Amino acid sequence: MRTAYSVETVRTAERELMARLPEGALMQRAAAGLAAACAEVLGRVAGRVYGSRVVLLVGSGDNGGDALYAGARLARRGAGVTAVLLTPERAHSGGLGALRRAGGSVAAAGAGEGLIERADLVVDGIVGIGGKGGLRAEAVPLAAAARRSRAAVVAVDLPSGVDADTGEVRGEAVRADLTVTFGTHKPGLLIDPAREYAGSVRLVDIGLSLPDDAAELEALQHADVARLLPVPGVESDKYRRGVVGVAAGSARYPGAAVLAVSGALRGGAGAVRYVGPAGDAVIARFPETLVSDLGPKRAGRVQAWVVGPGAGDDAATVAEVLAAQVPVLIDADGLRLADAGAVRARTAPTLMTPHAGEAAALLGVSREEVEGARLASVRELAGRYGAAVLLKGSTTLVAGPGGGPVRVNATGTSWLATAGSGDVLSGLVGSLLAAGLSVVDAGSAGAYVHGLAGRFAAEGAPVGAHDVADAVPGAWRDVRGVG
Ligand SMILES: NC(=O)C1=CN([C@@H]2O[C@H](COP(=O)(O)OP(=O)(O)OC[C@H]3O[C@@H](n4cnc5c(N)ncnc54)[C@H](OP(=O)(O)O)[C@@H]3O)[C@@H](O)[C@H]2O)[C@@H](O)CC1
Ligand SMILES: Nc1ncnc2c1ncn2[C@@H]1O[C@H](COP(=O)(O)OP(=O)(O)O)[C@@H](O)[C@H]1O
Ligand SMILES: [K+]
Repeated sequence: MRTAYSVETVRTAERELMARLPEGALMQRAAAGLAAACAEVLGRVAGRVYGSRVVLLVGSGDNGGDALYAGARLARRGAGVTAVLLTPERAHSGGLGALRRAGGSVAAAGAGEGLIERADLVVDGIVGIGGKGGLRAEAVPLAAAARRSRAAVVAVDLPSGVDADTGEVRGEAVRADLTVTFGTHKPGLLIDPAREYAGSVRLVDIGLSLPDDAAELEALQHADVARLLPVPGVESDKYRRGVVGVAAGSARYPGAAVLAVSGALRGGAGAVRYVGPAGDAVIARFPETLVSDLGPKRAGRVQAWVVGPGAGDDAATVAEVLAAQVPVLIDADGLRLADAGAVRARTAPTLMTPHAGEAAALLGVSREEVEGARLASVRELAGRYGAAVLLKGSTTLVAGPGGGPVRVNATGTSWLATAGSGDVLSGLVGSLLAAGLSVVDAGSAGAYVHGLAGRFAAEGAPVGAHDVADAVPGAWRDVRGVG
């Protein structure tokens, strides 16, 4: 499991560790890791460290100190290192001394942009976890020059200008190719839009110990998902594996039913029961489906329901499903049709799976506001509805009903932005619920497998949602390390 911690928790752990270490030891650990990463990058972009051109962008805090000490290490290896100081009178004095002693130099005011244009590597030490708001005016032209330049950009701890705790980007921020972060991931490195500014992320261990129960974010990895995915045992039968009910589709959108069932059949439940007006289309494509036209209440036993994909205006079916005493996943039209009071009153678990537009409608804000503040939005929705919420998109977030760490998934690909791929996800996750996973586990493991299936299906080319469903077994095998 990869975890991310808030700035406040990092600061507390940092204080405890610093009290036990000689002064400056933590910064030296950070700088050593940073310099090693920079040397690797220089090896790729300039062929070697010796003789390469490195520009340090140095702010007034310890983030700039890290950059200066790392610059000193690179200068000792023969790189030409120049520091551009944003507030010269407040630059880290120890770091500045080390850089000078190693043969590095400080640029004259105003020379920064020209230096960046000719650099092989720009090290962004403008601001780290002490930052508030977007970049300040004096740093904006430097960030813009770094973006224009052919130089590689390595961010120190965080790309300057992004919010460490939320992943929000207000105003300008540095765009990095690589971010070298210290002690732990910060939430902003894992959530868009900030994640996109970070490039690839390397974690440097500086000895911080962080409490397991205080993580803000958790990102499942292959091994975590492998442990969660249900696997039938010798004693299993289709009912013990769980039956998932899918109440989806309408005369206008029969395809949504077919796609939700396609996901459900690949999600680990032993059987899929379908109720709704698209039974013929479902059976034609998936003859193994148990089709009923009696409505959810009389369709037979299920261990979890999926309701809403392509449901049109069928509010009665949504209400009937919400009255069931089993886990319910509400997606698409179901989110609009569900009575908020009925959702809150449920005693069995509920998982809502909006995309940003649907989340915005539920919250009464714009889509852009949700996309800009994904973490706050998913938490707000989970709190309002007393339900788990899976917010879809480039980084999918899953918040539980009672707070706790939010799960983040980044296995997806933008090729998944294709009509119906969300229907496949709802069926897949519903099936995991029927197999007995909790709402947060089902949502996050389902998003992980679905994202991977999207990658496998697309391999760099456009795909339809049915291709994603077809790729789910391959993703599942990949996660379990079989086949
Ligand atoms: N945690 C750890 O374990 C370790 C942490 N380490 C390192 O320390 C870093 C944290 O250092 P930090 O606390 O000195 O804060 P930092 O990020 O340099 O920024 C503060 C300065 O920036 C300024 N400023 C603020 N907002 C701004 C903006 N939007 N745009 C521009 N400037 C802005 C602000 O100015 P002021 O508001 O005071 O005028 C203030 O002077 C951390 O990220 C990591 O790199 C490692 O060395 C070792 C282990
Ligand atoms: N840019 C993106 N990067 C990664 N995944 C994405 C991106 N855009 C959408 N997705 C994923 O594709 C799926 C789309 O779901 P949704 O918006 O509900 O589509 P539909 O309603 O057409 O089925 C979700 O799983 C979402 O997380
Ligand atoms: K930075």
